[in-house]
Amino acid sequence: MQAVKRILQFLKPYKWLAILGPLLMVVEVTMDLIQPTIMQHIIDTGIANQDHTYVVKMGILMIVSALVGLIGGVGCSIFSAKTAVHFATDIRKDLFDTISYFSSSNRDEFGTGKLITIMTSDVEALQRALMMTLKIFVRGPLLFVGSIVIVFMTARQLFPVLLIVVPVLIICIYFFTKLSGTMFGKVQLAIDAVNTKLQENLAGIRVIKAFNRKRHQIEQFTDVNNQLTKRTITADQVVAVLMPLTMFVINMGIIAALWFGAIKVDNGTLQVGVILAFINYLTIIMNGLISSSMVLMQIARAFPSANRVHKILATSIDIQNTEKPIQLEEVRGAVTFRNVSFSYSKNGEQVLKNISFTAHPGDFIGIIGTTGSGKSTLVKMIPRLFDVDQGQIFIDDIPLKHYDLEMLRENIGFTPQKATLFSGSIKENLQYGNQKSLEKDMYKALDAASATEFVEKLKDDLQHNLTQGATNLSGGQRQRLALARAFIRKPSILILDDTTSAVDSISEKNIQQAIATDYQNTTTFIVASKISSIINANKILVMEDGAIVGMGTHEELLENNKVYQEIYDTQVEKGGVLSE
Ligand SMILES: Nc1ncnc2c1ncn2[C@@H]1O[C@H](COP(=O)(O)OP(=O)(O)OP(=O)(O)O)[C@@H](O)[C@H]1O
Repeated sequence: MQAVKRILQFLKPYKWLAILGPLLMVVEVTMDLIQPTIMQHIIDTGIANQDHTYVVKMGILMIVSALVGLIGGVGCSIFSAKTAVHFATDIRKDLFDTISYFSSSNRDEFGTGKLITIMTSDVEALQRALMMTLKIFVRGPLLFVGSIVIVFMTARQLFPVLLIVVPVLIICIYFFTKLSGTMFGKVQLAIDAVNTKLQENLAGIRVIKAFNRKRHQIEQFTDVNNQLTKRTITADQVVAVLMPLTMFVINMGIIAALWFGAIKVDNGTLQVGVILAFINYLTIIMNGLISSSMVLMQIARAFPSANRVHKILATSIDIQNTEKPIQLEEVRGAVTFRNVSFSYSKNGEQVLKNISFTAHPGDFIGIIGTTGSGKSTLVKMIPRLFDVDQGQIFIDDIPLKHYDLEMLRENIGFTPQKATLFSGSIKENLQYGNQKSLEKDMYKALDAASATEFVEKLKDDLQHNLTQGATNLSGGQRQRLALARAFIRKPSILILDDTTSAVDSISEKNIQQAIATDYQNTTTFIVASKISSIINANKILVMEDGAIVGMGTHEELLENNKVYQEIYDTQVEKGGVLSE
């Protein structure tokens, strides 16, 4: 219920539109309801007494009421659609804002596929439910109640037929609405599965091709797709049975009305027009009941969606500013880790174990170690992509958590292991690093990242457009641009997480040279798999199984650290270190 309350808050700015829509629907329904009565009068008074003037008068009244009904109906549709669309747009915007502030663990908790499904299909379900509620929810019950009242007032002789037909209709509709609610709930879950599979496949299309797993993926997708088809057909069948069944009940009602009506007309106690009006009202009652049940079904389907949307909106962001965050003019870049431990899941295995080291401003810190030893995790702690579980991290002797997050990250140039670029021009991607940067700054950063040559070769230079995921660049080109984006920030702390793995060794040397000269006051952390990338570091951290097992310069470690020696020996054997 809390979720529904929260979601309904989004309706507040459009409350007048949301009131106007159903009000106009009342106009349409009123006009619909008086039509059969006008017709009854035309037959029983106008035609029966051969009164042409009366017939024409009533005919005009019928046309006018139909036109007024039309205006009401169109107005209701316009206002309801407007309300529902704005309502959904605002929810999507709030969801996007919330997700933008998500920490990495917040995002991992939901998973990308689910987040996309919630932002699209769940919001759409809410939009549809609101639209139908505004348009039809008023119409259905009004038609139903209005018709019953009119029949009671004008065709009381046939009212007993209603007393049998209406309860039977209500039972049928109740049963089918409940059943289809369950069915459509299952359809929504199947849509989730299809979306997740689709998203996974699109993101990993190259891997799928490279591993020749197309057929396997197609089989998996076919499975979830067939499941969706099966569930949708079953749900649609339930809805499809409802209509003929209610028509059957109505037809039985019509037969009964004609039967008893004919007897009463014969007795002279009933007029023919009353029977015709009664039949019309019977159909209206059925329509009213069916459309109300359709809305109820949509609302029932929207409840789980409201819960899922609310779950995102109510997520407490686990990495936030403290109450009075510190803003500094300048960060010098001294980084200290003091007994830092961390695990990704609360009770899971520790990925960082009791990490302690100090980096002075301008230091070059190299980090090397076995796969999965925690190197990336360690550097992710510095811009607070994750928060430590135990111990503390300091920058310029101030605890990390005391800094204003935005200010902290503005002073850090971070290049993650996977060079993520955005669709748009190269220029826009570089401006991501520094909004205010001029073209000369961009070329300087590109120079430092050994990227100028390839960018200048492109037809549009800085305006060259990158596709989604920058798939129109090579892996090495992507890495260089990601590096340039970090350089352009002119950060106090630079973090490169294995970002030169796809860069040739000459370019890598140039990049190292540029860092040493242009960024000599910047504290630089380089995570590397090759010793050659960090051989000149002031301090190298050797990691194994989440712990620092060696710390020192290249020469010191070669002399006294077994793990480092092993890495060195393996790379020398392969010619990796000697060739540099
Ligand atoms: N988002 C995450 N959620 C849960 N576990 C994670 C997550 N990221 C990494 N891990 C786990 O944490 C451990 C350390 O990972 P990390 O990426 O820090 O290692 P690494 O030393 O950088 O590895 P590599 O050299 O292969 O890049 C691994 O066991 C990994 O499975």
